[in-house]
Amino acid sequence: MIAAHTVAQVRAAEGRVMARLPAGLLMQRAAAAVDVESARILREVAGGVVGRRVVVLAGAGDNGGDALFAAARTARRGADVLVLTTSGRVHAAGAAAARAAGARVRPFAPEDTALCAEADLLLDGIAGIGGSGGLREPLRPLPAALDADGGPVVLALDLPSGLDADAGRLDAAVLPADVTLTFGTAKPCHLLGPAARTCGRLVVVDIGITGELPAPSVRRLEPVDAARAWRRARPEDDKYSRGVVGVVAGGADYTGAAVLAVEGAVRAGAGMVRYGGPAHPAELVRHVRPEVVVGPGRVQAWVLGPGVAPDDEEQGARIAAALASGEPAVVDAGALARLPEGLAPQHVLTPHAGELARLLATLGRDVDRAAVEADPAAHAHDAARATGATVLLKGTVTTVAGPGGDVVTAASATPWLSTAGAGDVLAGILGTVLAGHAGALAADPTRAAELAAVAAVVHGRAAALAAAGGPVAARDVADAVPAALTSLPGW
Ligand SMILES: NC(=O)C1=CN([C@@H]2O[C@H](COP(=O)(O)OP(=O)(O)OC[C@H]3O[C@@H](n4cnc5c(N)ncnc54)[C@H](OP(=O)(O)O)[C@@H]3O)[C@@H](O)[C@H]2O)[C@H](O)CC1
Ligand SMILES: [K+]
Repeated sequence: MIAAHTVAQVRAAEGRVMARLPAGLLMQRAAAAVDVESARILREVAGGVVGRRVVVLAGAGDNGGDALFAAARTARRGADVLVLTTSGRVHAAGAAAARAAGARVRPFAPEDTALCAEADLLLDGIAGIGGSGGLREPLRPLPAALDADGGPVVLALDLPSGLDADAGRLDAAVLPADVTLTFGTAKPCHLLGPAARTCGRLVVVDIGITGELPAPSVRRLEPVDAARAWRRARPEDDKYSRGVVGVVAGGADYTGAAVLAVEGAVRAGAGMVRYGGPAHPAELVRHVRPEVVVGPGRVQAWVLGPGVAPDDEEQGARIAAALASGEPAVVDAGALARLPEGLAPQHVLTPHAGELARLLATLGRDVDRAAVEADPAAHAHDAARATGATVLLKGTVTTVAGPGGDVVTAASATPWLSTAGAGDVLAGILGTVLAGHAGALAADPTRAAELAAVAAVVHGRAAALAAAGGPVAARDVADAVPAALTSLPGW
């Protein structure tokens, strides 16, 4: 798991640690890590450090201070270091150290854009957690100038300048990084879409504040976490203790969604799957999966809504009864259009951006799909708070928001996964995960957020296996779930 903390959480932790340590020590730890990574990158892309061209952009605050002390260390290794200050204000001790080590230090001028583009390595120390409002002039044209092939490796200090550390929004000019070294803990911008896309490879540097940090605001679940959380079959298990998943999906018009949701649940290892729906597609489901039981009975978690038409009263009644039972449920597609009052965290809504925009509109918000895509976490959160349910928003980064404020993300393994039916398979996998953890969810329904992200990680991994770098069909994703599970590190 990668944990991210807000600026306020970081500053509070940093304050407590700094009070016990000599002044400037945390900055030296940050600068040392930047120097080590810089040297590694220079060896990799330029074959060495001595004489290699390093341009350092140093802003007004301590992010600039980190950059200046790193510049001093890298200059002492023999690199050709030019520091361009991007504000009238500069960290005085850092600038003195850089000069003493042989780096040139002068203000950035618009024509320096070309020098930046020709460097082997560009350090971005313009702004960190104190930054706001995007890149300022005269730096705004810089990202476009660096975009060409053969430009420098961009190493962001703490975060790509221009991002708001606490948010996933990307609505202002940002200097995208190839590598981001972040200090103490990740920040929400590193994990939340679309901002996360500008961070490149993320490295969290331990500067000694971890012990003072509270529970993270945002977490990214990794494959190893999914392995740990997945409920394994035990020798004493029977099909009921493994978890029974009730699937209410499909209808006369959308038979495939029923099959795919059932496939997802079966392949993820449900003890038993019960299907609720009309005779057609029930026969089809039974034909594809003879192990499925058709008709009512006890279940531990529901999958509700894939392929259910808005005017399907028969399926609508099944969905309403399932939600009223209070059992954990995946609320997808057709079920999202008929949400009752009184949802709770064990109800996991699984919209894509367009569905979430429609849902928020019914709650009186003035949002469209583009607004949701521009800030997925904020909108998922808004919907979770307003409905009381957990919200899993599908996208390149899957964002899960609990009504209590926790956010868990899962990075998608392949963009090929945005294909028809893939969401039905995810709903089925998640149903099995919820059913397998029904006991834990009864004790603490807020666990649903993490479990939803577990399902997203496995779904993404199954897609990557099935696709093998190319296109993938939804049914193949379901078929690849067992292999995806056994391939998880730590399985
Ligand atoms: N957290 C830790 O434990 C440690 C953090 N370190 C580093 O310190 C920065 C945070 O430093 P801080 O001085 O608080 O803030 P910044 O450097 O991020 O920003 C300072 C000033 O920069 C100006 N600013 C704001 N936004 C922008 C922008 N978009 N473009 C350019 N400049 C911007 C603003 O000043 P103005 O007077 O110009 O308005 C800010 O006040 C943290 O990120 C780490 O890198 C420590 O070194 C290690 C411990
Ligand atoms: K930065």
